[in-house]
Amino acid sequence: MEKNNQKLLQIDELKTYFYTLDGVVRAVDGVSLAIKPGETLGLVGESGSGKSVTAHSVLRLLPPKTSKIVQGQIRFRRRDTSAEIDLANVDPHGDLIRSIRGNEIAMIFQEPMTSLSPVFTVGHQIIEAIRLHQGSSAQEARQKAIDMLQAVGLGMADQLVDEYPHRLSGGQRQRAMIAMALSCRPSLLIADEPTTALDVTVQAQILDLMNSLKERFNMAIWIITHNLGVVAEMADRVAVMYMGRVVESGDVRTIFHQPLHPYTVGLLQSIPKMGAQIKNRLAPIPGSVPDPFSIPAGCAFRTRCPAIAAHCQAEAPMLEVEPGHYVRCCLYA
Ligand SMILES: Nc1ncnc2c1ncn2[C@@H]1O[C@H](COP(=O)(O)OP(=O)(O)OP(=O)(O)O)[C@@H](O)[C@H]1O
Repeated sequence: MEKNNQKLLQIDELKTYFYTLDGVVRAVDGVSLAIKPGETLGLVGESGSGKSVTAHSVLRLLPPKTSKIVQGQIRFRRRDTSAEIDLANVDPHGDLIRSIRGNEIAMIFQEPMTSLSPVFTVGHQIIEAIRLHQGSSAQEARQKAIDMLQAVGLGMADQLVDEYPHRLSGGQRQRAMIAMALSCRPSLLIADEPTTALDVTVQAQILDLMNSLKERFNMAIWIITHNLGVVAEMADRVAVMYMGRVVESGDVRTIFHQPLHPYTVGLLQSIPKMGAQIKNRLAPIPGSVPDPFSIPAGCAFRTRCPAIAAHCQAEAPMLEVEPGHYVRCCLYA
């Protein structure tokens, strides 16, 4: 993979496994990806491909007793000092990760109530985050919280600051969660299916909001989704994941217009197209995702691949087929 000191986050050959009663789940099995300051990376793939576990590995949010980062590096550049640290090697309960999580790297989720507590006002929660990480006085933190609620497009922010989350609509709650996430000015926002639960109009508003906040606060966004429409709307670069690995990555135009991996091609063919005949509209990828306890040897996609060949039984390396366009497929090896 490309090596460059200017990366904000660089994950190299990360392996994160779960140890269950039924066996080992190799949820993340050699993932490499990088995010530059200020860019948006879209990470796509079917359910169970390991997208969320990759993000949770970065923030060290995994269950300590049943999971382990068994290999790899997660290098992150600190906001104030530009020093690089390896998050794969920090104490998951220590002060260092706490000073990064929710501060330099913030995360938003599909369901806002994952981060908003129902028992405190919206303002109280944002103020606490600001005071914890920035050491502001109560008065300053309250004003910053109001400013942030305004910045995410919530009207009457000075009243809303004292409301409980259940008094807000779904779209307002999503905005409040974004306000909380951005209140400490993170250099990286991880958004895990941030709009999946919202109706299409609100979804578009939230994506627009994230795009404008990214410019305003000069942060990078890592958006995790199975919705390629969201990726087309948001991402500068795209990484496609299948069974715990990145199988293709490149800039968004290349991935949409010249996909190389048969899995990426299949994902793109499964998006409804405007104006296409109904009967030709959707071409779902045949077969189903393999059982996580029995991932095929060699290329994990070979059991579903239309281009299957004998040499797919061997593992394909990740190759840079043109500058910045990487693919892990025997067809190109
Ligand atoms: N706590 C856990 N214990 C055991 N296995 C887990 C745990 N969390 C996730 N997994 C497994 O890890 C694999 C990757 O899951 P992950 O949630 O990262 O997928 P995903 O690509 O984010 O999917 P989705 O889009 O559905 O969220 C799956 O096989 C999942 O069952």
